[in-house]
Amino acid sequence: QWRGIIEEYRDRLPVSDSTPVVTLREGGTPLVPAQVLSERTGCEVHLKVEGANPTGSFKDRGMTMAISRAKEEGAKAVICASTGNTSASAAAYAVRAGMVSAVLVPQGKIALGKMGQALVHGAKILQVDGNFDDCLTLARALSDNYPVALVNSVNPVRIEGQKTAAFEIVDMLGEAPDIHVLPVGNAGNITAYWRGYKEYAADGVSTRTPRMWGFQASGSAPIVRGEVVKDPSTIATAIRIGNPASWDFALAARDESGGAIDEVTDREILRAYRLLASQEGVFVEPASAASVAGLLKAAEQGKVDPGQTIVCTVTGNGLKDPDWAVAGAPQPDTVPVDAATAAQRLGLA
Ligand SMILES: Cc1ncc(COP(=O)(O)O)c(/C=C/C(=O)C(=O)O)c1O
Repeated sequence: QWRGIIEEYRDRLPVSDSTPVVTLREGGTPLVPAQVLSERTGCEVHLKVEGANPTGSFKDRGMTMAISRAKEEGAKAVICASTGNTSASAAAYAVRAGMVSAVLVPQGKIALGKMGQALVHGAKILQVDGNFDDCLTLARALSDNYPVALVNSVNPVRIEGQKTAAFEIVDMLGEAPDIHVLPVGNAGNITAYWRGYKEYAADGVSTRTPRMWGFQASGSAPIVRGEVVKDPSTIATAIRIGNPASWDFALAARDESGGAIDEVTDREILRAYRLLASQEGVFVEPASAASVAGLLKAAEQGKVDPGQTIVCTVTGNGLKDPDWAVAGAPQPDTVPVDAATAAQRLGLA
């Protein structure tokens, strides 16, 4: 039985025997061979399906760490700014810890599933008249001046928890991949993966580290532009972030790994989103598809040499944002309770 990432990687995490372990048995997520992407690229492509975590995104890896440590430090309340998945995760783990959670979300820019999660777990939700970056500024001000622990990825224990995804990939493949691809928003996750891969290589568990390829949405690509994006805009609301908190760490991951941080358009994201669901059988939320969109773009640019091992992290479950699944599909048929009619409509007759 998978015990959750703190117990599974205890000796590589900042916990002690006196740290209470607040867990929903996160981690241990599927590494799914991507048949269509492997054929298209001539590589061995795997998908790290983080939507299989307890609250449906990779955020649970960091949240089990942040909430456990907050409980150890006697916190009674936690706060976070979020585009949705961090708040969903914080709300669920706060319930496990018997804590109150407060979440600040950008008004009108949070996917329905994520809002539902925060509400049903009983979080106090404030919609902020601003974007995610404004929410983070406000959350930091509140945690600096009031007795509430900040659990955003500016909290280093979040990064520590999230690095375990890299450990799982090496443990499962027996080696680090040649390339690791993932979406980049606040840039905590690219920072975490790079830290995990470096740690395993330093300890000889793997013989190499991958090149880190991060992808931002074109309308929200501050790291690609080299400047803050004041009004980020993308349908991938999870990565609609104009001033990443871990900007410098993301640059370090890119440069130290010999990787790249590039952009993909909303159109490219939706194309990858639909390919994943209709050809690989993996349903992810739009922002998660930015990694696969980036891999396809790099392959079209001739940047992908065949024969490599490539892992794409798909960060969140498609159920978080079902509107996009419905938007792209034809209206479903309605038939009478009559087999002949149904067979004819299904093209069986
Ligand atoms: C599905 C999904 N995919 C990718 C990202 C980007 O990861 P980072 O680059 O580590 O920020 C997020 C981030 C979400 C939040 O930042 C939040 O929930 O506040 C996400 O939910």
